[in-house]
Amino acid sequence: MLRPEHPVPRSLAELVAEFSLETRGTVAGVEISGVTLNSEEVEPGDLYVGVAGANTHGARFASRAAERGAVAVVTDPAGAELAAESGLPVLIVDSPREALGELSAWVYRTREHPPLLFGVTGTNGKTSTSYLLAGMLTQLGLVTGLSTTAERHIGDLKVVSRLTTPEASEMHALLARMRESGVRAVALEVSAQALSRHRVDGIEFDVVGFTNLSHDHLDDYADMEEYFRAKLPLFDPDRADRGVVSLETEWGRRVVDEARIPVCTISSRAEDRADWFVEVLDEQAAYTGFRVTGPEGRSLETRVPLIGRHMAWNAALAIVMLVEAGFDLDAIGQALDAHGGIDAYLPGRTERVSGDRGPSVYVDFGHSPDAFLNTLDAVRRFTPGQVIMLFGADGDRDATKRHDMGRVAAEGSDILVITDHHPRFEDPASIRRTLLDGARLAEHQPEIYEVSPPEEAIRFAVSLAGEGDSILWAGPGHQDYRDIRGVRTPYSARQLARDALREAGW
Ligand SMILES: CC(=O)N[C@H]1[C@@H](OP(=O)(O)OP(=O)(O)OC[C@H]2O[C@@H](n3ccc(=O)[nH]c3=O)[C@H](O)[C@@H]2O)O[C@H](CO)[C@@H](O)[C@@H]1O[C@H](C)C(=O)N[C@@H](C)C(=O)N[C@H](CCC(=O)O)C(=O)O
Ligand SMILES: Nc1ncnc2c1ncn2[C@@H]1O[C@H](COP(=O)(O)OP(=O)(O)OP(=O)(O)O)[C@@H](O)[C@H]1O
Repeated sequence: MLRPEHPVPRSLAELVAEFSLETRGTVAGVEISGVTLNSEEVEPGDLYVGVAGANTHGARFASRAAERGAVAVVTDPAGAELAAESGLPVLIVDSPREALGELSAWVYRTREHPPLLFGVTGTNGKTSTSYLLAGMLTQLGLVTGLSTTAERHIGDLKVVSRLTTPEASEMHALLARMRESGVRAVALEVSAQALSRHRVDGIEFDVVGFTNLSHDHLDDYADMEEYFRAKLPLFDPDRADRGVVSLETEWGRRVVDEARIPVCTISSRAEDRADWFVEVLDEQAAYTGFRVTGPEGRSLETRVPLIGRHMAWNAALAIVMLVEAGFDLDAIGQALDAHGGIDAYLPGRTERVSGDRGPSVYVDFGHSPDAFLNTLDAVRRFTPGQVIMLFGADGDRDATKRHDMGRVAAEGSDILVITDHHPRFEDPASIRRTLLDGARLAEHQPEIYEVSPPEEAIRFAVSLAGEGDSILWAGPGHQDYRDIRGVRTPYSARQLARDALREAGW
């Protein structure tokens, strides 16, 4: 976990007064320098927050937190009983998870001189839009910070992420560390789960963006309406000043109708009459050229170094977010022109891992039907030969999208190779069977194979491919492990694909 290197301790008694907390034990004279809700991440001087989780109550680990140097515990009334034996002072709140954001903001002083804060939400494109924002902010000369599913960046320092949006304590520690490093602008990816679980509490965004909404996460939310409602609070005045909403999916209109902050819109369809219009001008294997035109005909033409119209939409959304934050459109254009377009590297987002000879192989993080639709369309444009799609599905995650994943994959490919992804605690054969059943529902029937494990499947896919063909391996993206029965086995799809190509003589 990234934290400030030089925290300025704060008084526990002051915290108790600030938040009017009920206390047990002595708080006088105690100083706190950090906050965490994971006993294994406690550092000396930390406030340990014991939350009731789905598996256990964090307060059970208060003694362990004390051993590691925690100086006080925040928990709920039930947790207070459990934490008593730690001997630490205990501060009681009704819901520690709900209190975590504000407590962390106070301890890490993240409301004092905050950077320019951008938040991106939506089903697909959060990571991409956040990277593109961070890339452009850097091109505009600002030291930037980034927090996404793939990586977190503080200027040039990069670390791999675990959750899309970290817990609030980790988020505020990250923001404090960014401030130490002179970061002036930050792009944060905000998942629906993050909003539901209070992970971005205590953060006030300058500009938030909405990419799209489509079928995903229906293991966490009862239906699409509930999933939509989980995203909406980002468009409340206590969380953000202004918003930019893409009308890529019809849910965008709903965000506009229900947002409680000023929002402007962007669309690639002229008939939407959005405030901003994005046109794809030029699709090449190395980039997508586009123009974004706004009020009073002001426009900017540039390139994003990725394939796919959806990447132009993400980039245009990011540009409008910059304009809403106060950057001049012409100044953005000049900064981008100096580098021949947007300068950003997105790990595992339709990333081409093949060389100049042989089939093209793209590794992608797409794991929803809509993501498949867009990436398959992009890959098809650059494939004179056959499109081979290799994919699996997450175990212990939304199983209701599997049929559609199989169907969309079959519709868009010439050859389908169904394999495993993270089975977690599910039977991988049964996940493959559901994907296969979905694929069989497609109107267009490609050749379909089922190959397990993925190490074999990529070799098999490469053995079917020749010059002019493309392989789209969807699912693993940037990830460096596979979760098999709770164990994270090291695994890199990008490396496996490169190895398979080499073995095949490409
Ligand atoms: C469903 C969910 O979000 N669970 C998160 C939640 O777990 P939980 O409430 O079940 O916690 P628990 O296991 O009961 O433990 C209770 C408390 O005891 C603490 N504990 C537990 C054991 C111990 O030894 N020491 C200790 O301190 C835990 O840190 C926790 O604070 O709190 C944990 C601690 O922070 C998270 O790690 C865990 O995320 C899990 C790993 C997860 O997979 N979350 C996914 C669903 C998620 O959040 N995904 C979204 C969306 C991704 C996307 O955009 O596609 C994301 O933002 O990543
Ligand atoms: N605007 C978009 N519309 C539809 N699909 C997209 C869009 N942008 C990206 N995708 C697809 O979704 C996949 C995931 O993209 P990205 O990582 O940017 O999204 P995300 O919202 O961060 O996903 P996650 O929530 O899983 O982290 C991409 O690899 C691509 O296949």
